[in-house]
Formats: sequence, structure tokens, C-alpha cells
Amino acid sequence: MAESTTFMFKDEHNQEQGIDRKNLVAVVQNADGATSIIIHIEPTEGHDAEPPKVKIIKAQADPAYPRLDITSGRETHIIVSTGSGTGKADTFFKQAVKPVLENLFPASHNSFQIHHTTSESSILDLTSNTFFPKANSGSLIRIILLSGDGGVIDLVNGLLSKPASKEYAPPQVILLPLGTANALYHSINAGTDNTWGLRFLAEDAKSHSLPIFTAVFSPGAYLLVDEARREEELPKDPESGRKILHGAVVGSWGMHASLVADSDTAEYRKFGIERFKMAANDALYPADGSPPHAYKAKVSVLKGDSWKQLPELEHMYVLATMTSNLEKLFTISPASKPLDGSLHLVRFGPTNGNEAMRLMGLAYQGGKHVEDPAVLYEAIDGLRIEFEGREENARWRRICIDGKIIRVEEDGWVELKKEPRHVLDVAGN
Ligand SMILES: Nc1ncnc2c1ncn2[C@@H]1O[C@H](COP(=O)(O)OP(=O)(O)OP(=O)(O)O)[C@@H](O)[C@H]1O
Repeated sequence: MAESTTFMFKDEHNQEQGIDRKNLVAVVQNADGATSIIIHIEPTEGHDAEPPKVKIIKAQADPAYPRLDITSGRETHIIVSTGSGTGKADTFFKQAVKPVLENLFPASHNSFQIHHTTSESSILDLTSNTFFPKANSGSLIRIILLSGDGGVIDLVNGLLSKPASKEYAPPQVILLPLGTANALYHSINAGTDNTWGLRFLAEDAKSHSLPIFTAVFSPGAYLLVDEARREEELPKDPESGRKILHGAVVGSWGMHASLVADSDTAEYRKFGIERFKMAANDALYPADGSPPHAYKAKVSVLKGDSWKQLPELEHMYVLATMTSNLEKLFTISPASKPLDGSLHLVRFGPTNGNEAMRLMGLAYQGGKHVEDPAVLYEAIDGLRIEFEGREENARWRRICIDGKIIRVEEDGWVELKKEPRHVLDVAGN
């Protein structure tokens, strides 16, 4: 029989009550054995993007739910990424995460270490100085991360910045989607979690290895930071010395990379998820009435051990992804299953603004763009883009790796491949 969608319980006045199961965070038996606590969320009606409120109700004990073990076996860290999304991580931490943790871990929550980000490099620094040494000596750690995809990527890159020992124990991450797009969270939980990840705070949440990829860049590639006002060195592979960046979501060039880059300003960020559509509009309908840019480079895909060059030398959209969704409702790769380790290519050629908008619109209809004859969609093992001097203007040589933007030189290149190493676990269904 299918499980009822309503969770029924008796409140402290012996009244029968019900809440929608999808809003249930946890049921915790109190130490007295006679009462329990029901934790659930109350979604903000009509405002999907607004973090929900948390409600905690006293109820009669339900023997079906054992008392949660009070102490966590893992050393717990909480990262509040204050600059993610529209800046709501700290409010969500205080109003939702803190009360949930106090109830789930009454004895040990005081020992959880809380870190608020203060700069773009906060998570990377924390990972290098604290998480990596612990994980590398085999300590079990749990990281509750209130951020978008950027926070995960900083963790992955920090953890891979030095060679690992045999004792290395992948930290477990609990992802609370406080960024703009939250591609990873929405792809892992595609429609199955309504609690903004809060239900995974309970100790018995399952965890899974996070599939990742590695992008290697030509020597003249630099990371653009501070709204592209500054260039920064890319991390280097500790063994080969080559410039690299690891990702878990997307590697792209062309329209996708341009609109992520152009919309990453304080001005655009205020608009939340709308910022991508606004930037797309600007890119697809240039103010001087010209058609959108035709991006020029040699593109090759890896299948098994062999690289194959695509016949076209002009493109509009070239993107490799490890996730099904780039936003909650933007299904870029409908064949990708949560954390399945697949990498898919989505590509289409130069076209006008309306046609590009039509194709992108299909992605918002459950990923129907992949059925369109204009779109090349296939499982791959790697992607290589070589400019060979075809693009004079640096603007068209911007690569996006999970939201970070890298600009390569005129004859530069990028090559990304699935990465076999297991560095991080993520909590999920
Ligand atoms: N206090 C801060 N000052 C400056 N930069 C910050 C601060 N806190 C976080 N950041 C930076 O802000 C960016 C936030 O990225 P993140 O991916 O978490 O959010 P997002 O871009 O809104 O979401 P998504 O990637 O899911 O669309 C990261 O580059 C992070 O390093």
C-alpha cells in the first residue's frame, strides 16, 4: 500500500493532527519517553524561492520513532555562506537550522563549529586549513553547508589541492540550498525534498559519493573574480603542475558561460534566479540589433579512450553536465539520474535570439530540448575546446566551471574529464 501523504499524530492535548509528509523534517522522542517533538516546515505560500519557516510541535510519544542518538559520531561544522543567493543564509541559519539542531542534538549541538564566510576565499581557506588536514588523517567530519553550488565546489577544490593519504575519509556534506540556482541540490533531490535539506540533518540520513570532473586549462588561463575586475591564478595540480579546476555540476562555453559571467554582478544578483534570464535576453538581442554571437572553436568529445572532433567550428551552446538540473525547473539533462556519475553534452549551433529562446524554453518543460533536432545531446566522458586563435575578443573565450569563470588566451584550450577520485559524500535520499 502506498504511504499516506499525511503524517498523523496526537498533540499534547490528545487531539489528532496531520501534516503533509513532504513538509516533515523529523520526529524526535523526548528523554521522558512520554512525549515527542514533531519538526516540520511551513512553506511560504506562493513564494517558492523564500526559505520556509520551521515549526516545532510537542506531541505524544510515538514508539515507532526511537529517540535519536544525541551525540553525533562526526565532528560537525556549519558554514553560513553570507554572500550566496540573495543573502538569506544567516537568517535561515538562525530561524530554521539552529532550532532544528537544538532539538535533534540537545546534548552536542553546542559543540558544532559555526563559520560565517567573510570573503570569496573563506570556504577554500577553511577547507585547506581545517577540513583537509582532518579528513586526511581519517577523522570523520560532517559539514552543514548553507550556500549555492559555489560552496560545494570550493570544498571539492580545497580537498583536492593536496595529495591525499591512505587514511583520507571523505567528509559528509549536508547541502541546504541558499544559493541562486542550487543545481546540485535540485538534481540530487529532484522533487523529493521540500524541506530545503533540513530533513538530512538527522543523523540517519543516507550519504552518497559525489561524482566530480576535472578541467585542465592552457597556461594563459586565469580565474575572473570581483565581477571580472581582477584575474586570479588558478589552482595547480599538485602532481603535474597544470592549471586545473574541479567541478560537480557543469563545464560550459558559449551562451551559457557568457550569461553566467555577465549576470554575476551585485546589480544582477538582486534579481535572484531571474538574473540568468535577464542576461540571456541581453546576450541574445544585442542593443545594436545584430544577431547573437557565433562562438568559434574546435570542440571534441571523449568517449571511452578516444577523442572525436565535432564537424562544426561555430557554436552557440556547448555544455557538459553531471547533473540533471541547472535550476529547480531548468532540466538541462533529463537522462542524468541523481549522482549517477554520468556526463552529458548539450550543444547547438549559432542561431537567432528567438530560436535560442525557444530551445532554452524547452529545457524548462522537463528537458524537452534534447528531443529537438537542433540539439546534440549525448553521454560523454570528456570535452575539449581549443580556440586556436579563432576568437580575438576575450569576451568569447570565457569558460564556466560550476559558476566560476575562467578566461583563456587566444590560442588557449580547456579539457575536462570525469574524475575518479572520491573526495566528498553528500546527504540525500
Ligand atoms: N561574505 C562574503 N563576501 C564575499 N564573497 C562571498 C561571501 N560569502 C560568500 N561569498 C562568495 O559568493 C559566492 C556565492 O556562491 P554560491 O554558489 O554559494 O551562491 P550563488 O552563486 O548565489 O548560487 P548558485 O551557484 O547555486 O547559483 C561564492 O563565490 C562565495 O565565495
